[in-house]
Amino acid sequence: MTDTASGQTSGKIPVTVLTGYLGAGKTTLLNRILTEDHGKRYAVIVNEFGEIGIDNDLVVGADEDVFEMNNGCVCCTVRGDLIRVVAGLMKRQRPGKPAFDAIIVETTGLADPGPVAQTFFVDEDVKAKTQLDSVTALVDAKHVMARLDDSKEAREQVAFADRIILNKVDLVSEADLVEVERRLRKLNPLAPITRAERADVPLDQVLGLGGFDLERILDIKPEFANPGHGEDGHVHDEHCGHDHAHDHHGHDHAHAHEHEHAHGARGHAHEDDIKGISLSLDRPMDGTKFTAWLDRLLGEQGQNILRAKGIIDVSGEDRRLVFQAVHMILEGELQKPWGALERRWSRAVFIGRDLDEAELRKGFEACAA
Ligand SMILES: Nc1nc2c(ncn2[C@@H]2O[C@H](COP(=O)(O)OP(=O)(O)OP(=O)(O)O)[C@@H](O)[C@H]2O)c(=O)[nH]1
Repeated sequence: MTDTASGQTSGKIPVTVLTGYLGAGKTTLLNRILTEDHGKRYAVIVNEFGEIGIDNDLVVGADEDVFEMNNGCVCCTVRGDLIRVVAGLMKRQRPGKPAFDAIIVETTGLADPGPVAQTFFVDEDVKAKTQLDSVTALVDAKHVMARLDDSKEAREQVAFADRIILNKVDLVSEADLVEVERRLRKLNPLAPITRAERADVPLDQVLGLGGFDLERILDIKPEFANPGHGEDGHVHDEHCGHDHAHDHHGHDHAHAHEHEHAHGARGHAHEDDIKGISLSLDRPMDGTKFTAWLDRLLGEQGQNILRAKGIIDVSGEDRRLVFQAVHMILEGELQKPWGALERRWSRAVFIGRDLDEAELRKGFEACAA
C-alpha cells in the first residue's frame, strides 16, 4: 500500500536514483530538490567525480545531509560502499521521528545504473528497509546523440530509466528535440520523457513515483534480482572479478577487461579510452591567466573533453571560482566565500579522451599567481 503523502510504501524509505551521462544535469536537479520548499528531508548519496572531492562542494547544503561514495565509480566498486552508506543512514532513523523522508542517489555519469539499482534488491538489510522508487535519467539534449553513438553506458542509462528528463532544451532547436525524442523512444519505449531547462521539472515527476518497474527490468536483464555471483555479503563487485564466465548484468567480458584497464588509470574512467585527470594546487591562482588557459584548452580540445569541473582559489578574491564545462560549453562564477578556517586550494578534474596529463598539469600550474 502506498502512502502517497510521503511516497513511502510499508514504512520503507523510498530511494530515487538519478542517472545520466557526464554533464547531463544531475547535480542541477539535485540542487533543485534540496532547495525547493517541500518540507521534506532528503539524504543524498553522491558519487565523487574524480579522486579529489569536487561534487560534494557543488551540492547545496552539502555539510549536513550529503554522503559521499568516493571509491571512484558507482558501477564497479560502490555497490559495497552503497550498502554501507545506506546501512549507516538507517541507523540514524528513529521510529516515529525519521531523520529523513527519502534517499536520493546521484550516480556518476559513466556508470551503468543497473548495479546501483540492483543493490536495493540484492542486499537483505537494504531490501528490508528501503524501496527503490524510481530511476530517473537526465539527458543532455545537445550532446546526447553523439553519446548514444559512442557510449554503451549512455545507452544503458536511457534504456534502464523509469523516467527520462530531456534537459538543456534551450541549447537545441525544436526539430532536433523531436529527433532526440524519437531516438530515446527507440531505446526506451515506456519511460515518460519530460523536457526541461536547468532540470526545471515538477518534483512530483521525479520523487515519490512508485515507478521502478522490476518486471520491465527483468525483461531487459533477467538476472537482475537473482545474481548467482553476488550473494549476500558479497560486496566486492562481481564485474571486477576475472574468473566468472557468465554475463552477469548484461556486462560482457570486454567490459570486464575495460575495467581492469581503467582501474589503473587516475580517476577511474569506464570506457577504455576515457580517463579522468585530477589536478590540484595549494597556491592561489591568477584569475586572468586561469580563465585564458581554460578558454584556450576548451577551444582546442573541447571535442575530447567530455567534462571538466573545478573550484579555484583566485588570488585577491574572497569567493571561490567554480567552473564547469561539457565539451566547449563553459560556465564559471564566483560562488560562496571561503570559510575563515577552511583550507583554500584549487582543484579541477578533466574527463575525456586522449588527454595529455603532463601537459594539462603544466598548463594548470602555470596559472599560479
Ligand atoms: N544551457 C543549459 N545548461 C545547463 C542546463 N542544465 C544544466 N546545465 C549546465 O550543465 C553543466 C552540467 O550540469 P550538472 O548538473 O553539473 O551535470 P551532472 O549530470 O551533475 O554532471 P556530472 O556529475 O559531471 O556527470 C553545468 O554547467 C550546468 O549549469 C540547461 O538546461 N541548459
